[in-house]
Amino acid sequence: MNDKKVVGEKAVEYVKDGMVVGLGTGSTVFHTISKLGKLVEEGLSIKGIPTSKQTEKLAKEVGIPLVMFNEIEQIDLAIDGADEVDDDFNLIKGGGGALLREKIIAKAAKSFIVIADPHKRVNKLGAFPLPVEVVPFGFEMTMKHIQDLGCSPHLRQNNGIPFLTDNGNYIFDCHFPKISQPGELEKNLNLIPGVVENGLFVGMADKVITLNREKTIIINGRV
Ligand SMILES: O=C(CO)[C@H](O)[C@H](O)COP(=O)(O)O
Repeated sequence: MNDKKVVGEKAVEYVKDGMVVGLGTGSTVFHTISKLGKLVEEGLSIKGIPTSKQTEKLAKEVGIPLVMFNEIEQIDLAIDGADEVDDDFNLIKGGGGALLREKIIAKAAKSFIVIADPHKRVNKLGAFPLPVEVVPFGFEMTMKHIQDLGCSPHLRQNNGIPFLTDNGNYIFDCHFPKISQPGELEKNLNLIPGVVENGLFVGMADKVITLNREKTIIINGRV
């Protein structure tokens, strides 16, 4: 049984005809997007708005019509994966480096559904290093300020070359000990000059679709 496929495809049930759908990034939402592509082929009429270039490519491949922000009034629903989900549905995201566009789209959506295989569920956030997107200019200084908040940041690299986000920025993966006040940390990180956004999504998820130990689908939500 592929846990990511099960939760990813379950989320499709919330997509209705005529909706504008925020399409997340990663290997879980891959299954959502692939299934949506099949439904579009069978006549479902939706428009997608992608959270990354990678997702844009996938959505085009599977035949989901895409829109830009200037063409829409609102996003009805956003569906995305997560790297960690705590008991209050707060998230760490950005393992794939798409956290900024993901947060813009989740914030703009009337409803935000998170799909998470059981390994993503935690009591408290922090085992997964928190991704923080920073502008390249002066990143060495930005790093020191992030460090002052109590973590050890590592510049994300591929073969010794800094990883670049779709926005042309760098990512620091920040090892904090357990994150007990995610809302405060989210705000404090974003107050640092040079920080563009961080991967804490606090109070944003409306529903979390996951699996329990028996591999039954569990849907928890605020609404
Ligand atoms: O935040 C993300 C990308 O920036 C992803 O949603 C997160 O990394 C989960 O990915 P996956 O579904 O592949 O486990």
